[in-house]
Amino acid sequence: MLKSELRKIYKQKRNDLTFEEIQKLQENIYQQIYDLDISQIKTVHLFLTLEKFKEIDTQPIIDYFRSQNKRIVVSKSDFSKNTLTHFYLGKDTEIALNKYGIPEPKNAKKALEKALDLVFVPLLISDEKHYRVGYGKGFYDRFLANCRKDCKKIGLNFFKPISKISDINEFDVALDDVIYPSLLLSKLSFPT
Ligand SMILES: Nc1nc2c(c(=O)[nH]1)N(C=O)[C@@H](CNc1ccc(C(=O)N[C@@H](CCC(=O)O)C(=O)O)cc1)CN2
Ligand SMILES: Nc1ncnc2c1ncn2[C@@H]1O[C@H](COP(=O)(O)OP(=O)(O)OP(=O)(O)O)[C@@H](O)[C@H]1O
Repeated sequence: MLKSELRKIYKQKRNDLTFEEIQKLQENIYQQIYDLDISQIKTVHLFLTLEKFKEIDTQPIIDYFRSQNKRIVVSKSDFSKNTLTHFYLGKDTEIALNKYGIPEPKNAKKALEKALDLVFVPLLISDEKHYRVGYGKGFYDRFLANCRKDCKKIGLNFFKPISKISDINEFDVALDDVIYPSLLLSKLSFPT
């Protein structure tokens, strides 16, 4: 299927998730992250949750990496060039929402892409080769192209990868892996 079709379908699928479903799916994803071997990781990049699109809450992941004494990097978006600039997230870094509702750091120290050992990547859907579809502005393709070759790029998603995204182009960067819940929504049972 085409990126444009997939974008529409998976925006809708995510929007249809209930709060309780998201809680369960998130817990499963967090557990998989806590099981990663991060002994070689010093600096990790995370996206800050865009709540209006029901993205995974990355705060528990940030807290976890901080508790493991890792340096956290987050970005600011430039929507005129569709590029990201990066900043160390300190304990005292102030966060404010930009006009698209994306939380962004204020008054923080700049970070270089080459300093990143691990990047968690937001996405709508991925395929079996770990290519991804995002919101369609190419922010992450531009960003990931500047990361080191040995920087691990891991996608996070509530949905299982599809077999193939048909219109992959030369700018698309394949991820190293995608973490998605290892449980089926239909098998979820909720306490009454
Ligand atoms: N948390 C988070 N941060 C991120 C991303 C992401 O996927 N998640 N992005 C990943 O690349 C970039 C932001 N990409 C975005 C692209 C479009 C819209 C958005 O609000 N689109 C409107 C239409 C806006 C317009 O085109 O004028 C919409 O879809 O309704 C938001 C973020 C960089 N930061
Ligand atoms: N490194 C780059 N240089 C120039 N153009 C690029 C680059 N990377 C991506 N693009 C262009 O950006 C546009 C959006 O790309 P694409 O549809 O793959 O976005 P996406 O991965 O879904 O979105 P995002 O990365 O913002 O979540 C495409 O027209 C693509 O050709």
